[in-house]
Amino acid sequence: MSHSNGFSVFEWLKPNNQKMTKKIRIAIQKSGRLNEESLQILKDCGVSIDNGRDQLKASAANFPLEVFYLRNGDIPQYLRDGVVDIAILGENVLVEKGEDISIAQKLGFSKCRVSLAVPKGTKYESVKDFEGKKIATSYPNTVINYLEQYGVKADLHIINGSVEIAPNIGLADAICDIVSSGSTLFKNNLKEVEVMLKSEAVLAVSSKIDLERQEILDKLLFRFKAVLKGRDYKYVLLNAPNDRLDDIIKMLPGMKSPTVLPLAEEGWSSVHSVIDKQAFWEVIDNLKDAGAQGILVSDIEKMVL
Ligand SMILES: Nc1ncnc2c1ncn2[C@@H]1O[C@H](COP(=O)(O)OP(=O)(O)OP(=O)(O)O)[C@@H](O)[C@H]1O
Ligand SMILES: O=P(O)(O)OC[C@H]1O[C@H](OP(=O)(O)OP(=O)(O)O)[C@H](O)[C@@H]1O
Ligand SMILES: [Mg+2]
Repeated sequence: MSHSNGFSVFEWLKPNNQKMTKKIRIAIQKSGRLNEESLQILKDCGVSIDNGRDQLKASAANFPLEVFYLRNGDIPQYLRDGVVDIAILGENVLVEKGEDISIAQKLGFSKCRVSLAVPKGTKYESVKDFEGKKIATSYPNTVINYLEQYGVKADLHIINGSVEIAPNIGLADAICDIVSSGSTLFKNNLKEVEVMLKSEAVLAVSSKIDLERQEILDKLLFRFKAVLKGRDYKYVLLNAPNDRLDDIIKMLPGMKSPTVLPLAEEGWSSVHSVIDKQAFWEVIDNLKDAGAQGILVSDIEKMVL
C-alpha cells in the first residue's frame, strides 16, 4: 500500500498529515435508472456520501472519494479526458461511445439488452432485411458496427428518446433501443428481432488514473467484490438429525465446508453454510426432504473469500 516515495494513501486519515490529500473521482448518473443503485452500492461498500440532491459534486465523509453527478451518456468523455478516474455507467454506453475504456468490475444491476426491433406484422428473416432500411436509434455506432459485420448498410435516424414510437408515426422502418421486460416494444406493436448486445451497470476506469488513485481504486474494488459476492449468496442455518448429516452436508458445499456444531438435544446438529441464490429454493426443498428442520435464512452483507 505504499509508494516508492514512502507514504501510504491512507495516511490521509492521520491528523496533521500534510502529504496525502488525493481523492478518487467517481462519476455516477445524476438522475435516471442508475443513480439510486450506484449510491446504494457505494453505501454498501461503507462509503457514505452527503448527498445534496442538487449538487453536481459531493465528497465521501469516510473514504478518499469525490462523486461527480453526470449524464450517463457524457461519462465516457469525462473518463477519456481524465476529469474523473472511475465511473458507474451502463455497459451499453461504453459500447456506443467508449470502446477504448476499460471495465474494472461488472456490477450486476440495470441488466438490459440493446436490440433491433421491427413492426409486428413485418416479415423478418435475417439481418440482411435491414439493408437500405431506416432505423431510428440513440445508439448509431452500435447499430453501424453490428450491421457492418453482416455487410449491411442502413439509413440511421438518430433520436434521443421515445425511439419506439418512430415506426408508428412513419419516421422509420425499424428501431434499435434498450429492451428489458419488452413491455415498451409490446405497447408499440414492435417485435425484437436481433439482440446486438447484453448490458449491465459496470465500474469503468480512466486510462489516465494516477498511481495514488489506483491504490484507492484497489481498496474500493476489494469492497465492491465483497459486496457483490454477498449479493449472490444467502446464509443458511438449520438443524439436522445426525443420521442424515452426510446427505445434508453434500447439499451445502459452503465456502470451504459447512460448520457443524452439536445441539443441546442429543442426536441433532446445527449446520451453518451459504447457498447460491440461483439454486436457493431447490436446495431448501432438498434440505427439507433430507430431514433438515428450523431452517433460517438471511442476506449476506459482505463476503470475503
Ligand atoms: N429498461 C431498462 N431496464 C434496465 N436497464 C436499463 C433500462 N433502460 C436503461 N437501462 C440502463 O440504464 C442506463 C441509464 O438509463 P437512463 O434511461 O436512466 O439514462 P439515459 O437516458 O440512458 O442517460 P442520461 O443520464 O445520459 O440521460 C442505460 O444506459 C442502460 O444501461
Ligand atoms: O423493455 P422495457 O422494460 O419496456 O424497457 C425498455 C425501455 O426502457 C428505457 O426507457 P426509459 O424508461 O429509461 O425511458 P427514457 O426513454 O426516457 O430513457 C428504454 O429506452 C426503453 O424504452
Ligand atoms: Mg432511458
